[in-house]
Amino acid sequence: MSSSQFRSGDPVVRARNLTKTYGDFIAVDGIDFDVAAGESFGLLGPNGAGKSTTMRMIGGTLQRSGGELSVVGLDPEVAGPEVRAHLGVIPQQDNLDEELRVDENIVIYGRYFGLPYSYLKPRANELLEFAQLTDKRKKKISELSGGMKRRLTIARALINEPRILLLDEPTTGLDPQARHVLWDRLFRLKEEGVTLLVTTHFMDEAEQLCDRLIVIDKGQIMAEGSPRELIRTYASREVAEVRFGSGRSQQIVDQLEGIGDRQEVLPDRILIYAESGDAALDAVGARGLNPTTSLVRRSSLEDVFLRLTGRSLID
Ligand SMILES: Nc1ncnc2c1ncn2[C@@H]1O[C@H](COP(=O)(O)OP(=O)(O)OP(=O)(O)O)[C@@H](O)[C@H]1O
Repeated sequence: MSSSQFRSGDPVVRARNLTKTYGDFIAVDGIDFDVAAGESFGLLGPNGAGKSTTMRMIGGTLQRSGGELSVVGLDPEVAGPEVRAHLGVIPQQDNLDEELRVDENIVIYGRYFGLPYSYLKPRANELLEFAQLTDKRKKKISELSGGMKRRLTIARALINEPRILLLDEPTTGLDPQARHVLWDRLFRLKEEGVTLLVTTHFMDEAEQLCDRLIVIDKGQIMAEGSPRELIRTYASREVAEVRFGSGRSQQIVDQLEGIGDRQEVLPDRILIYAESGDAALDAVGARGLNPTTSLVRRSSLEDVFLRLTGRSLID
């Protein structure tokens, strides 16, 4: 299919039985998904789940071993340059040119796309403004914080006005404030109609950023839906977390039986899933049990992942 046959409303990314093997090892195990134009789509899974591998196949920098993949109606392996013209790629590690100043990083990158200086100079200024780096324009890369480097990497990837951004673990290594600034910039792009594909192992990032996501583990899709749908399907509304210190025993686990909808016994605490966490704690107290610590919180995508795999997202 050529891009001229690509119709709006068609998925901008379409994967069918997408597979990547390294020798006998299956990194991506026959996954299917569609990403709609303007959507913010997430790949949520722990380290090694196959997220980056999937992104690199979409970006056309890694050959697939099997299945079908189309990006804006084109096969990235057949029409690499045409596909890449639609994409802004933000890799897991910033790969800024340390030899160049902040503004030069954007302009020189634009030259790779054959864009003229008359376009690049004003566009670089716009992008520096967008990335809140105008006052850092003449700084060396080594003088930027981690959050600033990430914003510059994103600004640089926007030079050719891509309609799709591939973001691999965009906020790993950033402090909470820097993450929020970055999320804010990504929301703005989404408002402008840019399609976002985001890999993350942070459940709060997936909840904040993604309209829809796939939960991946060991190269396979475990579940698909909006964060709210997934939480509704796989967890109850609230969770009571109780800790019993070093004295916890099977006897305590047995005594808790039947409280809430479901329970997860973790090495350091017991999670009680219930419509009301406070009511669950009352029930614990009514059975004569006194946890060392307890808290009630809303269920999250971390709970969804735990339910689906029996493991935590972050090991
Ligand atoms: N070139 C390679 N040769 C062999 N195995 C590889 C290669 N690249 C990746 N893998 C393996 O494929 C699996 C998926 O890796 P991938 O980088 O896609 O995971 P991920 O979900 O992105 O996790 P992370 O966030 O840690 O990068 C891992 O087990 C990884 O060790």
